[in-house]
Amino acid sequence: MTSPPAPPAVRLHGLTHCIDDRLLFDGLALEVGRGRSLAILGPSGCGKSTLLSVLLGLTSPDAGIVEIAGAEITGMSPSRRARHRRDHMGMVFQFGELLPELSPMENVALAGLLAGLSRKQATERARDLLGRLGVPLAARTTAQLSGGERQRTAVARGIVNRPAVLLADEPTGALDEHNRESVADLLFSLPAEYDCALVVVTHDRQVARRADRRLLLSDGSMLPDEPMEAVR
Ligand SMILES: Nc1ncnc2c1ncn2[C@@H]1O[C@H](COP(=O)(O)OP(=O)(O)OP(=O)(O)O)[C@@H](O)[C@H]1O
Repeated sequence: MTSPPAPPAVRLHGLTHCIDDRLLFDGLALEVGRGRSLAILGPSGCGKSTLLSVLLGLTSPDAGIVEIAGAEITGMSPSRRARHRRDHMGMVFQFGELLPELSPMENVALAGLLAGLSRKQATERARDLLGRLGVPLAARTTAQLSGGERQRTAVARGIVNRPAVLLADEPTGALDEHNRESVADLLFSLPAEYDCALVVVTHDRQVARRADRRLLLSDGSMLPDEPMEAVR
């Protein structure tokens, strides 16, 4: 007997949302499977960050279905949604959003502890991830790290709980060119290595080109982005 196919890590259907009478999403539909990556591009103000907020369950859409790891989050109570987010999702922000007075180890391990890992498990995972991502373990605070190292720490924190879905909002926007390339390479290697779905919002087509799929959000709709050749 064959088992039923796993549900997509992310599924949107009929997603509709207005802000101040402006239609940001006009019936969006989308699926992203585990092990796959998606880049979302679009002009400033088109709703990219709002879309991530909807996926995280922090913004409730006016209409439509949002499923994360096979469960519809739109109908969940706020506490259940928060637990589902913690158990199945990771997030990387543009400026890392780390706790600057904690060490990289503490920043990553804390995310594991909050999700229910034991102190030993959280510490081991944090040490292993940071070592693999090239972050100096001896740093006493994240203020001592370079911008690239800080963003790698943020990536480690995003995956420490082995999420089904990793979201990233302009994850390379604050980095110089060298770090932009290496953090982008790292991010887009994660779906294959950790079997998660990766959704990256970015203005940067050099970053987006690494994704399995690129969509352009504009005027409430999402369409395939132009091929790279056409935008040079
Ligand atoms: N909480 C809010 N209250 C009122 N308006 C909001 C709120 N959040 C977002 N908006 C508006 O919704 C629109 C979409 O914002 P959003 O941040 O999602 O766009 P974006 O595509 O991520 O933009 P950028 O690329 O500049 O970061 C913008 O016009 C913004 O001003």
